[in-house]
Amino acid sequence: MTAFTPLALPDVVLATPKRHGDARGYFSETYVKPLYAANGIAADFVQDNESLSELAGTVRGLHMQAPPFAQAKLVRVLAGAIFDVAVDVRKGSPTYGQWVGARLTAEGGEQLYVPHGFAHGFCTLAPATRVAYKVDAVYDKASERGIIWDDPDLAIDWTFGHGDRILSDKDRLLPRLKDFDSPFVYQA
Ligand SMILES: Cc1cn([C@H]2C[C@H](O)[C@@H](COP(=O)(O)OP(=O)(O)O[C@H]3O[C@@H](C)C(=O)[C@@H](O)[C@H]3O)O2)c(=O)[nH]c1=O
Repeated sequence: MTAFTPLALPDVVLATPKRHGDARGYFSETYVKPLYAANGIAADFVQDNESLSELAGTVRGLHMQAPPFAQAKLVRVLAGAIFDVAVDVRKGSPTYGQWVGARLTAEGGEQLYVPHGFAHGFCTLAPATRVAYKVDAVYDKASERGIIWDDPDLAIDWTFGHGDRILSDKDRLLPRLKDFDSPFVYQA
């Protein structure tokens, strides 16, 4: 059975599927719609994504898509490890601007659920890290939004040393939260 752990920000969930080990290796159910829906992960996933980051210390994020292409994400690691982060960017939310992070590893099979209204990003903790995630809306370039990964107002503890990070040119130019007009509004 998968273990579901609510994290410090409401609606962000850590899921850890059981692995049935035997002499060959293991078998694991990595997503079961009714089970996940009953445990706070009720998204209707429509696209699967995968990325490879060659170097440890690669940061991707903080990303989101604006409505009507807002994406909830279920993130896991196929090789290597990441520190995965979700930031609440829902205007009027009691936890607006707060972040939560979890270490996701290929070894442990942990998954992070990032709901609508949260920016998402990760830092790789090992070389050749492959990340896979399900999303509940298709990619729409015009809807892409982002916040700079090292915004001092967010003060995310990325956990991976203090050296230089590898980022895309696009991600280097993202705005700070204070200059970001969030397309999301909190609904209690
Ligand atoms: C996200 C995405 C990108 N692309 C293309 C656009 C571009 O040419 C290339 C690389 O895109 P990016 O630089 O945006 O890739 P990346 O920086 O890995 O973007 C991802 O970051 C993580 C943190 C997320 O949360 C994802 O939703 C996504 O935003 O892939 C697609 O074709 N479909 C997609 O769904």
